[in-house]
Amino acid sequence: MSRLVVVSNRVAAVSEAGPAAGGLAIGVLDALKETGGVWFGWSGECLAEASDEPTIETRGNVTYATVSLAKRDYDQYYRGFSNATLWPVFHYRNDLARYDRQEYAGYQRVNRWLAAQLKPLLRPDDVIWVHDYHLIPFAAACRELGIENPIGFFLHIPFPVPQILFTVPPHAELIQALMQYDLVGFQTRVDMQAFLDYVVRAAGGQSDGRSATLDGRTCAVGAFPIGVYPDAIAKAAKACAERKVVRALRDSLHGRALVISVDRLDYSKGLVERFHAFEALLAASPGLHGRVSLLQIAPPTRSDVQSYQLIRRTLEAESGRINGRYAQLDWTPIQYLNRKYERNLLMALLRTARVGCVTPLRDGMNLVAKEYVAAQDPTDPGVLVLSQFAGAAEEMPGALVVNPFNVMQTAEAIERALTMPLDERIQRHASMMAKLRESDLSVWRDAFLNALADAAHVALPA
Ligand SMILES: O=P(O)(O)OC[C@H]1O[C@H](O[C@H]2O[C@H](CO)[C@@H](O)[C@H](O)[C@H]2O)[C@H](O)[C@@H](O)[C@@H]1O
Ligand SMILES: O=c1ccn([C@@H]2O[C@H](COP(=O)(O)OP(=O)(O)O)[C@@H](O)[C@H]2O)c(=O)[nH]1
Repeated sequence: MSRLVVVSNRVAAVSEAGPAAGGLAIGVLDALKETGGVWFGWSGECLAEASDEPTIETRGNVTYATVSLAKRDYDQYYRGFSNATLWPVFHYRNDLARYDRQEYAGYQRVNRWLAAQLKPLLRPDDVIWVHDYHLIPFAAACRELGIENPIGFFLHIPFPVPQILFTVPPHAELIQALMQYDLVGFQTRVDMQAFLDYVVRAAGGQSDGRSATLDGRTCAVGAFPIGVYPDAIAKAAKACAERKVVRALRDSLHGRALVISVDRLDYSKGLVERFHAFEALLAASPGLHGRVSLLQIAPPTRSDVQSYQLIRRTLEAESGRINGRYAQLDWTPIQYLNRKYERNLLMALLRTARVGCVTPLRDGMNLVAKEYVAAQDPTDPGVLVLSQFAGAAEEMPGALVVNPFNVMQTAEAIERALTMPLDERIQRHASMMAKLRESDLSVWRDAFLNALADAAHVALPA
């Protein structure tokens, strides 16, 4: 029976003191708990010297193998090429990207080093599932070391169209590196198509829509939208509804409607535009003054990258300005919190809100959109206002879909959500819950692993 080995930069040793929560670690943890296996990646620690070998820790049926990075590796591989080059470009923010040849060399070096650290832990029949943009060259590094196991790659973030990808100087090498996987998976068909457009139109390869061939090498491709476990979320949201913090939030509202947003403090999440939309709503509807509040939970992330420092300052200024303009003695329009909440508690906070406002400028999936829907009381559900540029938009038929760059449209959608009749809310919520159940997290995992087993002609991991 084969064993599943997951490789990702971020490993959910998810202690409350750890970094800002992100969807990859949360999704992979839930998915891996059921199959069991090994999870290999970065410990989140950055030391003067990199680890000599992985630290192994077993919890339940999952063995965690983590390595610490040397400061120079962290700077070049994580902070540099991954998060100051690939992340902005893949989110269509070339204006925020920089390219540094040394950082790219560090990115490749760390990928080779990680592959060498993993090699002694591998068994011949292991199936390796690599996650995300930090690890594009990982399969090539494994193959150089003689590792012959099936290797699949899943990209959690958007894949840009060729004209955008061209702005990353080593774009051709990145594509060649992706081609070394047996299967490359994307969140949406749009992302997959962008990859195939590069292979076929820009690089002169071929595709039949299910695989790509370039320079004699073929890899399978597919779209595998990541899901959640909606019923477990509903249960957690209900169970935590009477916790002290949640009661305190409800009491503080004094019957006002709550609009909630939860995002890592990232420029891709559209926070500035959302604040402006809320301001536009208040400007257009004086009747709402004192009757609606926006709660923005935004745990800081990657705060040593310059563009993240800038967005943080901008948001502090904008929330202050809007509150200064509209606040009353007993009402603050925007509650802006730079802290993270434990996930079950967060689900109860989502349930408290009449509107979930999820309006990223670009997002691979956005699990919060799915969680907001799952957390609602089905007899009196809130309404999801969702960006057309979140991967989740392909699967949320009952959401009010907006263009986040269109501030007035977002403001109008929030107002429509606030005034939507109960029967329409129930019907929209039910249609989305059905979809969430139909394509839950196990469907994502099993569809990917089935496709990988097919592509590599091996048996599925147990
Ligand atoms: O590890 P960090 O640098 O602290 O960042 C957190 C994670 O952010 C990104 O998450 C993505 O994955 C989600 C689940 O598939 C998806 O819903 C979301 O749209 C993505 O942005 C990133 O891709 C992860 O690698 C990070 O760990
Ligand atoms: O204070 C927080 C903020 C976020 N999250 C979780 O972090 C994940 C964020 O994933 P998403 O796909 O929305 O975005 P990402 O941060 O991965 O880009 C979701 O599961 C949230 O419930 C959390 O547990 N506590």
